[in-house]
Amino acid sequence: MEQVGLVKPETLDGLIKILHKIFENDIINVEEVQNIMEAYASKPQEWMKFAKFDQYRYTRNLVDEGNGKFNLMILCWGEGHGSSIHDHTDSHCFLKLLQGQLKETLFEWPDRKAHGDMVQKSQRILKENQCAYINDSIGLHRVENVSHTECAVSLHLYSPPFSHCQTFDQRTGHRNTVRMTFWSKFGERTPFETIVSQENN
Ligand SMILES: N[C@@H](CS(=O)O)C(=O)O
Ligand SMILES: [Fe+2]
Repeated sequence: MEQVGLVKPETLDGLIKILHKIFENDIINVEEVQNIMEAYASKPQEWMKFAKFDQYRYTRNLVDEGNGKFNLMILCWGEGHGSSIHDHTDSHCFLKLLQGQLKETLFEWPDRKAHGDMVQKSQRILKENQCAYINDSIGLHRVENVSHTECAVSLHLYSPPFSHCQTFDQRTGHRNTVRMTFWSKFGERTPFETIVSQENN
């Protein structure tokens, strides 16, 4: 497949421009997107305006709507913050570390009839500038900032965009559908009225 993006993005804006170009095509080369996102060397001054933290849980901050093809967002993880175990609603999920580290634990999909502990497949530490990838055929994951002293910031690309996902109880495998909300959009705090629930974190 032809790759538009073998150039190294020099800035976050440059990366976004390249992503727009790549996603004009309906067929996505996962490795190409992963390589491009990894090639961007994180510079805090470029993403600082999107990085808004909450004391209690990780926040999701919308950066770009990708012409309807993808959502690009910055997630801010305080010390000890983590997600539930969840799926990605049949979308591609790219996750790049902009600052700090995150632990990703991969799980198998639970059998709808089984009731025991969920099966853990693997675990890894994602380091600054690394870009991970997951989709529902790979499995489910939990992402955590296990540090007690450092916060973490990550850049996520979801394609196609989605607003709901399923969360899973590690002990029973039981699932719930939850709505995912934005703490801010384009650098502006989301008005309080529109926040109904934020249950994945
Ligand atoms: N997929 C999660 C974040 S993750 O790092 O698992 C979300 O979009 O909130
Ligand atoms: Fe996720």
